[in-house]
Amino acid sequence: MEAYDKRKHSVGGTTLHTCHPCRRAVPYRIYGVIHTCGILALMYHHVNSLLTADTTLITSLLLFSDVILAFMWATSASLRFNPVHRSEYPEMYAAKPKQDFPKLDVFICTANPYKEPPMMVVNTALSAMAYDYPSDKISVYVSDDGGSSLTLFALMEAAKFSKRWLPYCKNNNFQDRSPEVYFSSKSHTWNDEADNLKMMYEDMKSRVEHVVDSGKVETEYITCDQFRGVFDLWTQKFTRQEHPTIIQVLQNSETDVDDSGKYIMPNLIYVSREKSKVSPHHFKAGALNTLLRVSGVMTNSPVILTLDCDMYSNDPTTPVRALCYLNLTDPKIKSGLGFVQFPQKFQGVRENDIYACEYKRLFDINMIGFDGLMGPNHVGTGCFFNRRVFYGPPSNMISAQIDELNPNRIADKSIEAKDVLELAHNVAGCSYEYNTNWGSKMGFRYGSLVEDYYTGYMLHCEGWRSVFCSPKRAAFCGDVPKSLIDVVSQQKRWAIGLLEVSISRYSPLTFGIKSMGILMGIGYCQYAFWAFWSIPLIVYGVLPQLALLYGVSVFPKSSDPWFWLYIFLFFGAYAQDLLDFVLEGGTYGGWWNDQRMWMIRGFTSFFFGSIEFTLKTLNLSTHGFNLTSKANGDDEQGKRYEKEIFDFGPPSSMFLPLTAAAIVNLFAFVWGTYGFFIWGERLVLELMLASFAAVNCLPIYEAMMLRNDAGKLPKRASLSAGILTFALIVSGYFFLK
Ligand SMILES: O=c1ccn([C@@H]2O[C@H](COP(=O)(O)OP(=O)(O)O[C@H]3O[C@H](CO)[C@@H](O)[C@H](O)[C@H]3O)[C@@H](O)[C@H]2O)c(=O)[nH]1
Ligand SMILES: [Mn+2]
Repeated sequence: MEAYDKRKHSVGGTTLHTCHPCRRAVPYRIYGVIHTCGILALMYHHVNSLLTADTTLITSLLLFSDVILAFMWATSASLRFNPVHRSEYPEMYAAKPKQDFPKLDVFICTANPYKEPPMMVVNTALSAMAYDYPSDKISVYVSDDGGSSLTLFALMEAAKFSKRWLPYCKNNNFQDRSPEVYFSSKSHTWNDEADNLKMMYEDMKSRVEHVVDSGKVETEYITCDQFRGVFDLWTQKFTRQEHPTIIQVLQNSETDVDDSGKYIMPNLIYVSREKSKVSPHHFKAGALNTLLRVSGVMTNSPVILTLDCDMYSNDPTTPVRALCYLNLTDPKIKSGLGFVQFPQKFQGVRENDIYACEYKRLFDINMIGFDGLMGPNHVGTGCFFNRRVFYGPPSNMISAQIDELNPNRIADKSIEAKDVLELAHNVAGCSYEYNTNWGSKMGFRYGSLVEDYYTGYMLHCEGWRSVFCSPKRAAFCGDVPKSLIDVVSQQKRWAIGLLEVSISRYSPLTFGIKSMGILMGIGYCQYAFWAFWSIPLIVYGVLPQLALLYGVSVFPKSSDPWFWLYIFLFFGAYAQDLLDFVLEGGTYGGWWNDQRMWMIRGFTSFFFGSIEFTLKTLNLSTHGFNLTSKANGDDEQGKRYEKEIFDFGPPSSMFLPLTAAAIVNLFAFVWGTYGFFIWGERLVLELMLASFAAVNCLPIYEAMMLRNDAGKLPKRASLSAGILTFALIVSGYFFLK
């Protein structure tokens, strides 16, 4: 598998981007061979003790855990095989005549005005409308799965504000084009115009927030007469689960100009697809497919940018940067490049990032690894697509049922033409997809709660390639959850969604390897089998500790040569993880917290995700897409996050196994340290493991015993954990003694 373009790519003599393999690849490959030998030796050791010793249950558990650990290590090794970095030269592309720029459709998804404040959607929309890009070529489509008049109202206000905001951005040429960010940054210029605009912005914000607080759009708040009628669609019968399609053109580039009459304004279109309780709506994937069709009918731009409503654009040159790769007039690219993925970056993450929500491995480290193979996986937002990818493999296009949805068609009618709007309503209807390829062979794929991962994966399997674009200045910035319960709930959803892919006939382990080759296939397995981490984490988090409490050894003692194999594998794997992290710009503190969150996930997200997935498979329960809250928590919670104190938030059973394991480790550590003087070197590995876990658990002990704020672990939770601990220790007696 060859990296997409080894070094340089030129179009008509200008270099638009370059690609540099990372130097660490060679030492990594050499180490990979050594580590593999170590793993094989360990497997031999296990099998050997399985045949000779009488501790079958314990050895099998350890063997099973080590097989999973070894497999996961192999998946990371495939992504360390050929990491690459890229640079692109947007100024070269920008020098082209403007009429050569392709049209761009921007999709923004939102689903709930209370969890995703409409002002956030407004800022994201404005930041994309203000791109350094010909305005008449940009169309911003907002999909509102909440079907909320509040969101529509906010966007209506945004359209009005944009007529002042866009010219201001272009005349002053600054980078922060989300007004919220611009006006709250200290570096912006103060002059009359800025003051005026700021007042206008604050005024809009307070109106929108008032409307959101009151829960309805009062008529006196509607200032644009032309849009008065649309709010009548919110009748008594209208609910978020059951309502007709609403498509409202809020700004039209053919007719709308800014207040001075000098600048053309981009299109801004509000779309709330039809919903009905009897048709599945497939969450975000369904929303995106609706946007694909609605935009296909209206503008049909060849390039599509997808954004979550919290991901505002942080750099106005981003589209041009993406086009340095996605140059659709270049036949070489036309044939194979499906999408250009930017990393997710987040605002307000503290330096040591206690919840590891920067997801460095997910958004940086693994991305460059994939990029040296067929390209990065899709992460749901900040991604520029070639519209064609949604219509089957590169060499074999699937035609849409109607000609208007053909990806190569030039849309030349007005977006407000009667027949265009009629058709747009039609394709947004909830029965439109019945008996079609949408969701299976066309568009975003259905069937997984991580539609982004699944869709990107299926595109790679079809033979599309992708490129990772990670400029120094973050292209997009979004929100991360800032309390532990929000973090683990979000990752539980991901764990379930990933299991839906791994335990299906499209599993990367079988279908993936067959379609994309071994390296890409097992690279994708790292995520697909994410929830499987919980097995080794739970076994290693509890079993040796219980053994320690009963003075039984499960690992080789320190005079045994096998002892050193354990030491080598543990430190080797950890050191490599640390190196990955630091080489991609992470801090040591950040890494420490990242590995702690990995352990926490094992006892929370992965564990509960597997249970929920199993229940769902057995038809005993259903699960939906629980939105990650993006509304700011209360002040106290914010302060705890600032001070890097773990916030366990409202009581949740998700923390029960975690807390119990923390207690077991504390007991094992105390008892083991005491026993060290009695048993000597016999239980050194067990004691090392328990100490390591106990150090990682410090914030949990603190939350249980030392704290008094609202984010601590409540007494009742600690008590239940205590009971569970007792049960664990008692049951340990039966299989250890
Ligand atoms: O029925 C739904 C549910 C969600 N969304 C939108 O999907 C986006 C992502 O939802 P969020 O709650 O922010 O999920 P996260 O876990 O933070 O998002 C990550 O994981 C998702 C898959 O689980 C991906 O879709 C996202 O792009 C990725 O950032 C948001 O813009 C939502 O408005 C919808 O449009 N319709
Ligand atoms: Mn999100």
